[in-house]
Amino acid sequence: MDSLKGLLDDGLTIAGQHPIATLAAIGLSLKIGVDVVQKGRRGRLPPGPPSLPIIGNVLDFPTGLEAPHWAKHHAKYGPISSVNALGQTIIIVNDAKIASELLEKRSAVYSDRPHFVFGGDMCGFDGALTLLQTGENFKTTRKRMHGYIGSRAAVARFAELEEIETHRFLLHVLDKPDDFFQHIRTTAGAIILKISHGYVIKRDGKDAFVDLAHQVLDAFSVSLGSPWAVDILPSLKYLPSWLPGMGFKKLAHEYKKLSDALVKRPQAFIKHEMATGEARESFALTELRKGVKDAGDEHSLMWAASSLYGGGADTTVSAVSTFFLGVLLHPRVQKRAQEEIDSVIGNDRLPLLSDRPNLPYLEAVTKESLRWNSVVPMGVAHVSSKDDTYNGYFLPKGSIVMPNVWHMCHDPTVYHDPFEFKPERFLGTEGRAPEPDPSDLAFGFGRRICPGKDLADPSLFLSVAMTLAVFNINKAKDASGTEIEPLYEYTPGLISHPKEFKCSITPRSEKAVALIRSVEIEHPFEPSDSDKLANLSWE
Ligand code: HEM
Repeated sequence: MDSLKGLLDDGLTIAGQHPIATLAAIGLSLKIGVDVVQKGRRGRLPPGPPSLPIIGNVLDFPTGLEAPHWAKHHAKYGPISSVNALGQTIIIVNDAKIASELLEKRSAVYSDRPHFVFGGDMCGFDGALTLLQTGENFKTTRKRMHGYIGSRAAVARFAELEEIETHRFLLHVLDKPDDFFQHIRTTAGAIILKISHGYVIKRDGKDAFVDLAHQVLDAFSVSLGSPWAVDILPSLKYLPSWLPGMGFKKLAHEYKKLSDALVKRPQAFIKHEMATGEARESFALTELRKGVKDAGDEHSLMWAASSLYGGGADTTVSAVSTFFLGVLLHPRVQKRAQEEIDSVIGNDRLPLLSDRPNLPYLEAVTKESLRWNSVVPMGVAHVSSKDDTYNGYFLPKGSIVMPNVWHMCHDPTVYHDPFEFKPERFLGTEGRAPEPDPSDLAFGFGRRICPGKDLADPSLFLSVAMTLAVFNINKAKDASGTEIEPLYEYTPGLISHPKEFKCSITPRSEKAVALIRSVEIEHPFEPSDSDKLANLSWE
């Protein structure tokens, strides 16, 4: 693992740009030595590779894709294994049943998160729900989100917003097909910012909040993607900045400005909108109207709203991109899906969410897009808050538990031909029973399960159904007319994306073009809120 090696080599600053998802999200809150010393006394840890004194298994960590690396433990050590990094026990779970036993059935024990000195305390990301440790703030934040987006009934009121924004996505693709990755991101941003803060993004040129969120996600990934020396020796943060090796303090200062902006700029926006009577319905507005106890409570609430944006901005984007790659590489899937649309919906209108029960093959394509590549391949690390035992193994308090969702979704004993994009697997054909719904794994587990699940799932379905209703997706051709073979490669890190690939996206017919363009008349773009931000003071 590059950055931990870097840590050992050069001490104080580890510009760990390499987002090691294994530690990522996860991030290690390292405690030197303790578990290694105590393991013998307290019981047998799950099996794993032999470890070196002090550094443990640091040298066994992957430098590339994390999930396939940890999946090898399944064959070598069984479905639950363990490693340690500088004394921190890390449990790797390569089996869906065990993940459910520990992270769901025993979620009272396995729902905490690691503590990050650099990314959390110093850079200010400790307010993000993904990093919140269990306690009152965590409970209140989850409860607030649950009330607003935590069930199918609650999110039903966003169906129209998701349908309109996905229709607008088609328009963007029609006008600039080569920029489809960008359009996927814009669409996710438009939906989530409207829901979280009632904010309308700018379509022509850069939007201030979308841009800010990208900068923040980068900073988040650098500050949490790999451990920093100060995570191991927290007292380093008290040394004066002028000492050599204190560069991390300057970086933390810059990132703190970004994390502040992520929370305070939208807060200033919504306060302004409330004062002028223009505030749109949103999560932040609804919760502010219910009343906050004090400034601290308001700050937590604004973090909750920004966590929605942070959690929703990149994840759905990955799943929709995987769908494009899946059908590009499997033309027969595209053909069969289009036949279903043509026979059930016809070509006078676009499929809507209400059509979902009548479109079983498209439903299966949606599931397969979540399974074929896992958006969050190693899940987000859970931390245990008590000593525990499982199947004769001792799992010490403070263990980091990493569910290898990617492996569970490619387990050949559960999913036949797991590397094929085969939606039929969910329909129970060829004499087989339908295979399990991957959303039970893809959105995480127990008390930490993704709070945006019920928003993301219909969004993905609409992207699948509306895109295939009006477009053909084919391999792009180079200047000599030869087809360009798309890459089937994914990025490492907490959130895994297909590496950008080219494809040719063309409307299926003139009628399809008219259908796409109808959104310009039926739902013309609203004026953006972006320009209002320039005059708002927030610092
Ligand atoms: C395809 C889309 C998505 C996938 C695959 C996904 C997956 C996940 C996963 C695996 C986790 C970690 C769960 C755990 O720790 O066990 C998570 C957490 C989270 N997700 Fe999502 N997510 C998606 C979309 C969204 C959306 C649209 C939102 C916002 C509306 C969102 C907001 C969050 C937040 C705030 C957390 C942190 C929860 C906590 O730590 O308690 N996600 N997501």
